Amino acid sequence: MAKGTKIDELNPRTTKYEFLGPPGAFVISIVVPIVLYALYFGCSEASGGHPPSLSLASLRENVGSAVGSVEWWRSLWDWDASFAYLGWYAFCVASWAVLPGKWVEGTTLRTGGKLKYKVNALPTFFLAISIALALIIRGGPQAFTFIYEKWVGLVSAALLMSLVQATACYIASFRPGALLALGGNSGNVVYDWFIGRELNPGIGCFDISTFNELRPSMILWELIDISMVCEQAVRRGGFVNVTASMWLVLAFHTLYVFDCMYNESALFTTMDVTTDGFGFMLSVGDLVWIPFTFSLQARYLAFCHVELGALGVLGVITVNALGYWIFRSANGEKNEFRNGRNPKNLKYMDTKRGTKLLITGWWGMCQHPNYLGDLIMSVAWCLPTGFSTPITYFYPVYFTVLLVHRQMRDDEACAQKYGDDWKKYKKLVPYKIVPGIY
Ligand SMILES: NC(=O)C1=CN([C@@H]2O[C@H](COP(=O)(O)OP(=O)(O)OC[C@H]3O[C@@H](n4cnc5c(N)ncnc54)[C@H](OP(=O)(O)O)[C@@H]3O)[C@@H](O)[C@H]2O)C=CC1
Ligand SMILES: CC(C)=CCC[C@@H](C)[C@H]1CC=C2C3=C(CC[C@@]21C)[C@@]1(C)CC[C@H](O)C(C)(C)[C@@H]1CC3
Repeated sequence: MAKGTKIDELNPRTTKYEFLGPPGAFVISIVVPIVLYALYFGCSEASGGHPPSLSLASLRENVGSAVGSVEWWRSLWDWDASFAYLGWYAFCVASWAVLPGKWVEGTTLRTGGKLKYKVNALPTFFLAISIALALIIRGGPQAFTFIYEKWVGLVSAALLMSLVQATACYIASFRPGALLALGGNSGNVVYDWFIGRELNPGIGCFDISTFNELRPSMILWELIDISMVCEQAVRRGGFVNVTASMWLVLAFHTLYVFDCMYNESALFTTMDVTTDGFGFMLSVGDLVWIPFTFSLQARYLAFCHVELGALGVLGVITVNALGYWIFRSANGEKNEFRNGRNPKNLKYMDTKRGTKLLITGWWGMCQHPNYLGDLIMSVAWCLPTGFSTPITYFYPVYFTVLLVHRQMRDDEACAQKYGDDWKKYKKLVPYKIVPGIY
């Protein structure tokens, strides 16, 4: 911290709301848990994967009768699932503490300091998968169908964990010396609790935000997928009878999670870490939204056994390969460039800020080519579920909304960072995500 700068000078009041301010934060905080349960009850074996019709009579019969009964509410909580989730979270923390990993510096904070992060998500991923596979090899697929069976209870446990963490971090942010997020210090309790008041909450060198964003979230997503494969294997008499559609969804998700673990350091420069506080948006996003909505296609295929055929398999693999190629090469170009390397001799523009902006290659085609690749992959993940229900296409719909909103937030951030140079860049690269379209 610059000499004489008081922490309060570094924590100015938030003057600008996002997400439609306190009302928006309140509504999202209520709607997200409702959507989480709705995606289960609307896409379950009982419903055959089909959402109930939205007619008033149907909603009154299907939803009203359930929500009105005490038994239904009791069914949302399961002590076995809660202890299992607590054990899972403890496993992630213990792995972070015990498994080897290099310490990497994050970006420079307003205090002038830098946080250090332990990079060992990949070993944690391998350890978790190894334990799951050992259980399956020892006990067969039925040894790992627990997650399928206890789904609702696990969602409730993860939801409670996200509420506890968001509230604990909010309360802790009032301690002296806490560095607050520039957008999370509005003074409105609901808004600051949702968006995150403290920038990088942690306990000692344990950073809660980056830990949650990769380990209990993305790796649990992978374990859920494996449990869905096991459930289908039990129903179909063994892994040899598991459908190609299920194997493809598992493979695509595994590639994405592995990529994220392998490129763990890329997380430390994202807006979620450098700008956003850790509040309910990120706690529920990390702990509940990622594992339990990103695995929707696998859960559907556990009870709806979609046969793709050779052409279908080829087509789906092609779409995912295209998406991953764009996603990986675009992120790779920027990450290399930001680390001082330019092996493709890409053209760039200098800026008053000092950091250069690529104007050829993927980042000369649009402002977020990585988003385009991610979106194409999100569609590829749904195609194996076929077209008999729209609900398994929830992810690309949600994801489009998230990434367009994220592009708008990043556009504002870059306008702040680069001033007129950002306007100049946008004249050179006018399209945001889809070249020629948006
Ligand atoms: N699966 C999911 O739910 C989600 C996935 N993602 C994925 O995470 C990845 C990262 O996305 P995100 O965190 O939004 O950040 P981005 O990777 O899009 O990076 C945006 C930052 O990159 C820098 N930048 C912008 N333009 C250029 C340029 N022309 N040349 C060099 N640097 C540039 C700027 O930062 P600066 O100049 O300060 O370095 C800008 O703030 C993406 O692949 C996205 O798809 C993201 C959110 C959710
Ligand atoms: C509906 C709701 C509660 C939304 C919250 C948003 C979160 C789900 C997303 C905000 C930013 C995210 C990132 C990833 C996953 C989704 C969330 C948490 C991410 C971990 C996915 C993998 C990427 O490689 C990434 C590490 C760059 C990325 C970081 C941002």
